[in-house]
Formats: sequence, structure tokens, C-alpha cells
Amino acid sequence: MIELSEVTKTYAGKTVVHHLDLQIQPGKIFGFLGPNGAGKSTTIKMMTGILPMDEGHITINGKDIEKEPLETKLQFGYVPDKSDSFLRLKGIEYLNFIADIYDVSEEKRKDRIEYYAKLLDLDEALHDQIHTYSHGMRQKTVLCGVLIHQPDVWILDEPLTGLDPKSAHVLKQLMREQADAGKIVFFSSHVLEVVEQLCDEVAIIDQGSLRFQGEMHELKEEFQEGKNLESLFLELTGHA
Ligand SMILES: Nc1ncnc2c1ncn2[C@@H]1O[C@H](COP(=O)(O)OP(=O)(O)OP(=O)(O)O)[C@@H](O)[C@H]1O
Repeated sequence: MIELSEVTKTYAGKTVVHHLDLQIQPGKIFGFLGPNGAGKSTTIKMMTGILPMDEGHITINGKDIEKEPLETKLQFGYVPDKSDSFLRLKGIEYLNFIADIYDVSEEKRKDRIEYYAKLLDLDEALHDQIHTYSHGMRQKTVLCGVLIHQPDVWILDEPLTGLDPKSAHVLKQLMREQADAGKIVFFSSHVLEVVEQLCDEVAIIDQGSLRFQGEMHELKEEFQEGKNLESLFLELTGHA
């Protein structure tokens, strides 16, 4: 389970995440929605321990990201919205590095790298340096790193942006499999069609505050009378 309690972040006097409470249960694909600048990436960076929070607590599988950062980081895999680290490494070197960090055995890593690199059409690029990769290839390389260590929780920031249709389809299938195996897939997006198609549960934030959290079917019940998800989203985020 992921739990955010009263999480607040202020940049230079401007509060961009405001007393945010969220609970994400295992077995779900959880969509985190909001317009540009709503505070999605900031929240994800606090969940993953990249940014400190000013107030509140975040736990992942009962581990507190501020009190037990290492133990908490072992619970999840993270794909950021921009992947521009380790650019001098070759894809295969990066994946072996991740496997080393997470103590994945030689046999398992070999099988998993082979399987997932082929599935994501990365196999032919593995011996090139990451700086030669496109945005989508970099995203898929980081994703491959997550798949290699098989964490309970996936945290994905705009994971489908920049992926070609085949890779997007593969990722959506992997997300479904992960949730169906009783694990958590938490992802941010502003692509409403993707959210509607994929999510079991959603949270909508605007200006750092929660406007809705509930099952996808509860959200859909709100837009039965001629409203689609887009108009409901615009209404909830004050842009109708
Ligand atoms: N390092 C920073 N310094 C100052 N303000 C920041 C910083 N990072 C983000 N912000 C501000 O915090 C707010 C939330 O930004 P954030 O990137 O979390 O939004 P987002 O919901 O992920 O947006 P998008 O959908 O455009 O990626 C915005 O107003 C942004 O300008």
C-alpha cells in the first residue's frame, strides 16, 4: 500500500502541493491526473525520496520514505518523465548496474534482460551508449531496469509519452499484469483516453489539492448524463 498523509510542498513561498492525502491499495492501476503544473511530478518526486516534503508523511508498504529511505526505495521501481541519467553507459551496462544494485542473480538478470529488451524492441540498441537513444528508448531502458528487479510497486511519471504504439501497447499489458498479480501501478498522466482505458482507480489534483479520489466506475457514474471524462475533468479542475 502507498499512503500519503497531509503532504505539503512549497517553492519560494508558493504552495504547490497542499495537505495531500492519498491511499493506494495493492492490485490496482492507479491514475494520478491533473492539468499542467498541478503538482503531479512534485508529488511523485516526494514519494520517491528525490525531493524532501515540508509537511506530512509518505509510506510505501509501511516504510517511511524519510525515516527509512533505503528500505522504502527497495519497495518500488520508478520511471521518471525525463530519463537523462547514465548517458555514457551502454544500455546493457545500465541494466547490469541496476541488477547489481538490486542483487538480481546472474541467471535471472540474463533471462530478464533478454526477454524484456526484446519485448520492448531494445535488444538491437543494448550495445550503444544511452546518449544516442531517443526519448522513448531512454524511457524503455529505465522501464526495463524496473522490470529486471520486479518490485512490488511501480511509480511511473507520464510513462506513455513518447512511446510508439507497439511499445505503449506492451507497457499497458505489463501494467495490467502487474496489478492483476496483486501489485501496485501508480502512474501520472493527462491523457484521459489512456486513463479511462487503463485505470481501476484515479485521483485528480489541481493546484496541489485533491479534487477527487475513487474507483474509475465511481468517476464514470458522475458523467452518465451526457458528460464525458474530459468535461468532468475540466469541471473538477475549474476549467469548464
Ligand atoms: N524547482 C522548482 N522551483 C520552483 N517551482 C517549481 C519547481 N518545480 C516545479 N515548480 C512549480 O510547481 C508547480 C507544480 O509543478 P509539477 O511539475 O509538479 O506539475 P505537474 O502536474 O507535474 O505538471 P505537468 O503535467 O506539466 O508535468 C508548478 O507551478 C511549477 O511551476
